[in-house]
Amino acid sequence: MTVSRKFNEKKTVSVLGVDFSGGQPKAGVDEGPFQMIEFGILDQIKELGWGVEFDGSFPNYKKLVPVEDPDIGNMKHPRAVSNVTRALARHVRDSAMKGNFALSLGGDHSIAIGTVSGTAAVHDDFCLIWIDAHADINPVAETTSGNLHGCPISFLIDGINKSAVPEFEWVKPCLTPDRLVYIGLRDVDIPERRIIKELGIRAFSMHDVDRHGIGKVVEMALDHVNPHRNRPIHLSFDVDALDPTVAPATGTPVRGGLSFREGHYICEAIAETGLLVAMDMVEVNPTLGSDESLLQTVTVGCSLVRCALGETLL
Ligand SMILES: NC(=[NH2+])NCCC[C@H](N)C(=O)O
Ligand SMILES: [Mn+2]
Ligand SMILES: [Mn+2]
Repeated sequence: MTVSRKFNEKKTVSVLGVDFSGGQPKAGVDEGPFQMIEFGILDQIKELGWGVEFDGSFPNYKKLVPVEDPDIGNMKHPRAVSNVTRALARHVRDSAMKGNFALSLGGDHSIAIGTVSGTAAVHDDFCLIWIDAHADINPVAETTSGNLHGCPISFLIDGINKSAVPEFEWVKPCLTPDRLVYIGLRDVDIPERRIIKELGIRAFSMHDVDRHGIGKVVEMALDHVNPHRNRPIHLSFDVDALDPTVAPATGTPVRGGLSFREGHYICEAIAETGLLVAMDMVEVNPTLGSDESLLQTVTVGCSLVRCALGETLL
C-alpha cells in the first residue's frame, strides 16, 4: 500500500555550514561552506521559493575540536569528529523537528555521522541515498587510512563496529541495511566489500551506471530503499562521486565518475519524489587546485543542491 505523506510543506531550508576537516588529513575542506555561501547559495535557494534559516555565526564547529586528540586504535581525530557530529546531530534534529529541510554544507564526509543521526531522530523510517566514489563504511577497527570520513556508515548500522568506542557511545545505530543504497561507487576497500556483501546492501557502481543508464539506476535505487515511495529520504552527496573533470577540488578524487548530467539527474529524480527531507553536500575543498577548479567545484556543488530543491522540475 502506498501511504501518501507530505514533507516540506513549510518550504523552509535550515542551512548548516559545517566548517570541519578532521575526518581526513587535507586542510581546506572546512572552507567549503564559506565558499558555497559566498557563491550565493542562500539567495539561490530563496529564488527557488524556499525560506532560508541560516545562522550567520555558523563557524562554530571548529570550536569543538579539542587541542589534544590522540589516535584511538587507528582512528585519527576521534574526539574532534565525535564532538562536531554530536552537535551537528542536534542541529539537524532541531531543524527537522521544526519541519525544515536540513541542508548541511561540509566539511568532510565524517559529518554524516551527525547529519544522519539528526534525521533519524525525527524521521525514524527514513532511507539513506549515498552518492559517492567511496562506500565510507569501513569498520573503525579495519580502516587502513584511519580517516573517519571513510567510516561514517559503520557507526549508523548496528553490528558493523564490533566493540563500542566510548567516545562515540552517543551515536545510536539508526539505519538498517535495506534502507541504504549507494550510487557512483568505484573505489571500495576490502573490508567494505565484505560488509556490503554480508549485509546485502544495494550498491550501484559506475559499472551499473554504464550498463543501465542513470535513469534506470535511480529508479532501481528508489524501488529498493523506498518501494512504496513513502519513506523520508536523506541524501548524502559526496562531490567526489562526480568525475574529477567535473568536480576537481576534492580531497580523494577517483577517475571514471558521474558526469555533470548524471549527478544532476540523481538530485532531480529524488526531488521529484517529494520525499527528500535532508541533504549533505560534502568534500568540496576549495584549496585544492587552481582558482578555476575551485570555482568549477563550488559551482557544481551549489547547482546540485538547487536541483535537489526542485530547480529544474517544471
Ligand atoms: N568521504 C570520502 N571522500 N571518503 C574517502 C575514503 C577513502 C578510503 N576508503 C578510506 O577509508 O580512507
Ligand atoms: Mn568519496
Ligand atoms: Mn564520502
